[in-house]
Amino acid sequence: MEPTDIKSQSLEELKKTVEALGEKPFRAKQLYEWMHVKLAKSFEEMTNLSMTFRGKLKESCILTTLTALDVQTSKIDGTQKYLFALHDGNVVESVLMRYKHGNSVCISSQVGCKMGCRFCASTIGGWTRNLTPAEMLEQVYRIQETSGERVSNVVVMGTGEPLDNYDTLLRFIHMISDENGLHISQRNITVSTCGLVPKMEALADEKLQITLALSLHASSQEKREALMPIAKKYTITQVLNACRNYYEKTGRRITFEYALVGGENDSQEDARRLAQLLKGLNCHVNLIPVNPIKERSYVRSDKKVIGNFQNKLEKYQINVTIRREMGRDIDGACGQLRKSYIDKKEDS
Ligand SMILES: C[S@@+](CC[C@H](N)C(=O)[O-])C[C@H]1O[C@@H](n2cnc3c(N)ncnc32)[C@H](O)[C@@H]1O
Ligand code: SF4
Repeated sequence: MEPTDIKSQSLEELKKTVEALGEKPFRAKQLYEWMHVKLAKSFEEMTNLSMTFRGKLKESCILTTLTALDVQTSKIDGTQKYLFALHDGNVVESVLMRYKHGNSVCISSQVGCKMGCRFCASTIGGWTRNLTPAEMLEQVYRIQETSGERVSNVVVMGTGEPLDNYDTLLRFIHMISDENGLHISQRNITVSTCGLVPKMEALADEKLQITLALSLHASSQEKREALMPIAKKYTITQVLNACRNYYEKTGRRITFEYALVGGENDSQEDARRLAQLLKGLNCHVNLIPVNPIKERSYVRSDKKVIGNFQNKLEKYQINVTIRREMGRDIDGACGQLRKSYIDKKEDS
């Protein structure tokens, strides 16, 4: 029989597991607290549980724990990039960003990605597998434990398309915001998607208080298709309608991510078209100077072009900021730390 992945279980499910092992249901609360508040890495640490119970847990359950293989710390702003090993030899990366308002952790949702966006390092080796809820939680837990600092915000913006791992994502959101766990407010959780329309609609019906970020990156259907293959499946009109629907159902302002790629999507005409597209939508635009990756020839827009793009949007009363670059000295684009680890492994 497959061992039970208890760190992915809700408290209610854990009660049933505990009962099936012949223990009183209240033990589930203690076990849950060890895993999700005290962030225990082994059953041995759980000293208020009997040795017999711990023995039974060890025999029939797994306690998913990620191990940091590498941690890089920025000398500029203290940002840390973590490379974590999973139990099957795969690796994922996560980032800790320190802001005045608190610590934010960016986590991965999949090993690799199927979506094939042209500028993204995460998709170059394709998709390997989905992460489990425990593996998503553990990225936050280990970073909180290693840094010794409370994590107040979570962004699901690392490797992978979170809405392509939908049930796991939902479970993750419920568990990380659970008052019996780390209790991170849903308002402090952001999920970024390339635009899987049916899943965006399903998410709107969940009526969560999280922020939805849409990776838009283009101001026309044609340009979006050139950068993001998913745009062929769901058009820019469909994606924007799904955003409107999300706002109407949840009251949560949408964030649009727009990676500025020199000469591709950064003209004044692009900015004007983008403003037209977003007219009337309660939203915020995050301009991200693209992080060049060696496999592609895309380059970053000039500083001046970026400034002009921002000004144009502001002229149309669009809320816009240029994303502050965190950890510039510790390697660029998301997915690159994992990629360089895999490349090195293949070479050796
Ligand atoms: C890595 S994705 C993960 C979440 C989700 N799959 C998505 O596309 O929104 C997070 C964000 O990083 C952006 N991104 C990916 N590669 C980038 C690069 N080389 N430079 C700047 N932004 C990049 C994506 O477009 C997306 O907005
Ligand atoms: S940008 Fe997001 S959806 Fe696109 S390939 Fe990268 S991780 Fe996947």
